[in-house]
Amino acid sequence: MLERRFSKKMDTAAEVTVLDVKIKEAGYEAGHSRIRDVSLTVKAGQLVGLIGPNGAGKSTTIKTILNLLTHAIATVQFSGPNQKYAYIPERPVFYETLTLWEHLELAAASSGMTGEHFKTKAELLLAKFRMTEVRDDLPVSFSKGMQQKMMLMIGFLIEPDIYIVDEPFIGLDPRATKDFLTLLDDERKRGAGVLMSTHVLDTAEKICDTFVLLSEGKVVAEGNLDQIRQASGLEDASLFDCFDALT
Ligand SMILES: Nc1ncnc2c1ncn2[C@@H]1O[C@H](COP(=O)(O)OP(=O)(O)OP(=O)(O)O)[C@@H](O)[C@H]1O
Repeated sequence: MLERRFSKKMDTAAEVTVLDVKIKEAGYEAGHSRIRDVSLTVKAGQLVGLIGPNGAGKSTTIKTILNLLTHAIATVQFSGPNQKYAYIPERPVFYETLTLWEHLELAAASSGMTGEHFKTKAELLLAKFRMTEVRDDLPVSFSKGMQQKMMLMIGFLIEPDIYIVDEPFIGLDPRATKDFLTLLDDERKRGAGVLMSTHVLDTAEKICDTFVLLSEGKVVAEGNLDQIRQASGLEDASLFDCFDALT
């Protein structure tokens, strides 16, 4: 049973919660939960890193938030002025017969974005990600990194209240990674929140405000880097070393 709510109700000023998740349990078969007692909150402008070893339950948490699992006991509350969220999957998903531009048009249409606003934003994103020349090509002809860039563009296009990003760094070259992080920063300044699952801990340490560290389907530590260090008992340690100690 998943209770999923969308609400325009906002908390006071700087403390606007854009995503509030309380998962009691979730899994892929009845009576066999893969994650338990996973709660997290993302505030406007905040970047929360969802980290943990392979099989820890990061994707299961994201799938629960997206309402993709039938076996979930959870409440998921999306709040925010635009009533929109963007999910950027780890593996690119696209229509084989639509061009890059048509994918952008489709995303815009389904999120109610029209006319000049769409064109200006789409052209800006194509230029930012250096994809203008292939705008009328089919994504099947793209490299993996180019397909990933298309996923990012679709997410950025619709100006959501919250981004849910599953491992964005694998496949992106350093320049594309930098472009992605710059755009994400701009979006956070606009007030969007971000929940990002990643294994790239040195980058996560630099960019995330807080972390939720999962291991074997449970939260083993959460908070900012200092709180993660406290939980791991390692003063001044890197996120990687804390991760190592806690998992
Ligand atoms: N489709 C599925 N059917 C059954 N079990 C699954 C399925 N997907 C994941 N699991 C199981 O759920 C548990 C959590 O997996 P999950 O994919 O959430 O881990 P993860 O933290 O995202 O790992 P990774 O870092 O490898 O992507 C694992 O034990 C995994 O075997």
